[in-house]
Order: sequence, then structure tokens, then C-alpha cells
Amino acid sequence: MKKVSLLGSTGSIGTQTLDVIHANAEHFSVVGLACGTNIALAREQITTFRPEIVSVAHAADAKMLQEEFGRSITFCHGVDGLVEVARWQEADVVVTAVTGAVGLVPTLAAIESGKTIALANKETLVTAGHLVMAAARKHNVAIIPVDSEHAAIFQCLNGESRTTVDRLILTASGGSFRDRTRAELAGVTVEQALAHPNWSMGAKITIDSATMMNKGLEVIEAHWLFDIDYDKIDVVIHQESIIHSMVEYVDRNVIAQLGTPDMRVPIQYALTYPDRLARPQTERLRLHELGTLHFAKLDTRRYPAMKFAYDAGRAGGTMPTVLNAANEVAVAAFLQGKISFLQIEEMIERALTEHTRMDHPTLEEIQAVDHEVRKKLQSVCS
Ligand SMILES: NC(=O)C1=CN([C@@H]2O[C@H](COP(=O)(O)OP(=O)(O)OC[C@H]3O[C@@H](n4cnc5c(N)ncnc54)[C@H](OP(=O)(O)O)[C@@H]3O)[C@@H](O)[C@H]2O)C=CC1
Ligand SMILES: CC(=O)[C@@H](O)[C@H](O)COP(=O)(O)O
Ligand SMILES: [Mn+2]
Repeated sequence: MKKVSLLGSTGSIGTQTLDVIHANAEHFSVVGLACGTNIALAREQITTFRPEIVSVAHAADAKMLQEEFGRSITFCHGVDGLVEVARWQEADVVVTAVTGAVGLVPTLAAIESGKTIALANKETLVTAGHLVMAAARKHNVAIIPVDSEHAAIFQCLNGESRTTVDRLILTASGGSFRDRTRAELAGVTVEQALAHPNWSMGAKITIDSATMMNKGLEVIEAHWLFDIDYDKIDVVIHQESIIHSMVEYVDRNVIAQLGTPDMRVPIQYALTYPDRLARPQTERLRLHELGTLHFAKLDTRRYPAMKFAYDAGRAGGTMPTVLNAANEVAVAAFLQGKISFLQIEEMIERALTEHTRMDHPTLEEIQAVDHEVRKKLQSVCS
């Protein structure tokens, strides 16, 4: 029986993780849950899964739930609460499924406590990949990718030495505006941007997918997870999201991982790794029904966010921290109707241009840069 702490339990990945756990109750139990403000759903999850510790965003909600559920469950709140759930003694595996760089400190806490990490929260690796991977090496902790592309690459690599890898090829759906020109992006609405063609996901990642920043963040995520140089990471547009990613080896063998687009598949694999469990709940892939799969070259003039991400990743130091923080603020501002879709890119580009890179930043330096970028951009948006 693996005991799971789940950060971001009320979100898209969080609820699908609980689906997987519920369907495999003889293999997994939930010892910790952490979420933000969706208290109604948190209440249902607590009732169903009876965790030992729960964290929510606000103190008042934690107090209310403590009174409702009594002292047999520990309730806490805020970032400290996320950290408590992440390092809860009983947990074997921590699923990191909060959105954004708020996941960094809890992820480091889980690693320092020796927990296996099932990592969905890509922003953590983007903002401080060098710290996270160094901590994982130091504490001999496995980071198992949940993100579909990285779960695919992880399986295609199958433990093979990275010296035989010529290229990682990440697939990108093209997002909600794949078939629009740049000129047609002026004036697009939040509702249109949130209509992802293949995946039902949280709002932030769905907007990232529409700007292609999601793939940019994933390139940086792949760099850290698989210790591969940026020159060896390519992206191809594949509108069906059936091939989740590929590895090309030096001998020109290309291994791809395919499957119907259902995040419960990589979530389950991250939880069962190195074993596999049957998953009859997910539709079988029927290629003859699909008929054709499409591939197209990604044009960075159409998707400048890709260039920002490659440039920030290659520059290293605090540049990816700036990229991520600026993107988080810009996407939130777009979702709140404060800026237009195309202004997301403008804000990120300006933040990157105005920043002077710091090399080998410490956690405190990363937090300071993250804070500074957010403060500056939030004042522009309000
Ligand atoms: N959705 C997907 O299919 C995929 C997602 N990912 C990655 O997984 C992560 C989660 O994505 P997704 O599930 O879509 O996001 P959602 O927005 O659906 O869910 C986010 C979760 O994080 C919680 N949360 C957000 N901020 C805080 C905070 N400050 N403190 C505590 N909890 C917080 C939310 O709580 P509440 O709602 O209660 O406020 C919610 O439970 C992201 O990093 C994303 O990039 C990667 C691949 C695929
Ligand atoms: C399901 C998943 O892993 C998402 O990150 C997905 O990849 C988003 O799709 P695109 O970014 O390719 O549109
Ligand atoms: Mn992905």
C-alpha cells in the first residue's frame, strides 16, 4: 500500500489523481490533502478519503474544517500548510499538482523528507530546476513525471543512458488558437482561449497552451528532468495529442509513446512506477478510427513564447524564474480581463528584457526575483 500526499487536490490533476486512487484502493491510500479555496470540494474529499492532514489556503477555513471534522485530522493553512502536507511522516509519495511557483518550497520539503515525487507542477522545475534536481540527487529521491510529454519521454528512455539520446521530441497540440494567424489573435476572448481542443485542464495551463508557453515551460522541465541540453530538445506540432512525445537515439531509432489523451494514465503510471496496473477505465487507442495523425513545424514567429522559453532556459540563472513569474502574472491578468491575449507575451518579453541575470541563484535569491517581478508587473496590470 503506497501512502500519498496530494498537493492541489481540488484541481484538474488533483481530482484525477483521486480518481486513480479511488479505482485502486487496494494499492493506494491518501494521507495528506492540500488545496486552496475550494472548501466545498475539499470537504467531500476529506469525507471520502479520510486523510490524516489537510491544508487549505486560509486560516479561517482551516479552523472551520477542524471544528467540523474534529481532532483526528490535522488542519493547517498557507504555504506552511503545504509544506506540512508535503513532509507528512506517513507519506511515501507526494503528488505535486498545485499551479505555479508556490509549489517550489513544498516540493523541496518533500524531497528533503525523502518522499518520492510525482511531479505535475512544472513551474517548480522552471523556476528553480537546479535546486530541485540537486536536492533530489542529494536525498536520493526519484522524481517521476506526471506531465504527459515527460511521462512519455520517461517511458521511451526506459532507463537508457542519456549519452545515446540524440533528441527529445516534445509534441504540442497547438492549443485553442492553433488554426489562427497572429493577426487573428487580437481581441480573442478568455472563453475562446480556455477551449482546449484535446485536454480538459486548469485555466492557467490552458492559457499557457494557447500561447505555447506551456510547451516552453515543458522544454525547460525536460532539460532538468532528463539532463539534456536545449539543443537536443525539439518541439513538433501534433494536433491530435495521441503521440505524447518521442526520443530519437543516436542510431536514428525513434521511440514514441502513444495513448488516448487521458491524464489519469500518466498519473497512474507515476504512482505505480516501476510497476503497471490495469486501467480499463481509459478508452483503448483505436488508430484505425483516427485514421490520420498530423505533424507540423512550429514557427516561433507565430509562437514567440517558445523563443522566450528557449532563450531563458539557455541563459539559465534567474532568467527562467523571471519567465515563469512574468507568465503567471500575465496569465492571471488575462483571465481577470485586465490585459489582452497578445499582451501576455508583451509583459513576459518586457520582464525578461528588464532583468539582469544572476547566476547560480540560491532559493532566497530566486524567491526575491520572483517576488520583485510579480510586484512590478502586478502594479502595471492593476
Ligand atoms: N491539468 C492537466 O491536465 C495538467 C496539468 N499540469 C500541471 O499540473 C499543475 C496543476 O494543474 P491543474 O490541475 O490543471 O490546475 P488547477 O488550476 O485545476 O488546480 C490547481 C490546484 O492547486 C491549488 N492551489 C493553487 N494555488 C494554491 C495555493 N497558493 N495554495 C494551495 N493550493 C493552491 C488549487 O486549489 P483551489 O482550487 O482549492 O483553490 C487546485 O487544487 C500545473 O503546474 C500544471 O501545469 C501538467 C500536465 C497536465
Ligand atoms: C496534458 C498535458 O500534459 C498538457 O501539458 C498538454 O500537453 C497541453 O497540451 P499542449 O500544450 O500540447 O496544447
Ligand atoms: Mn504537458
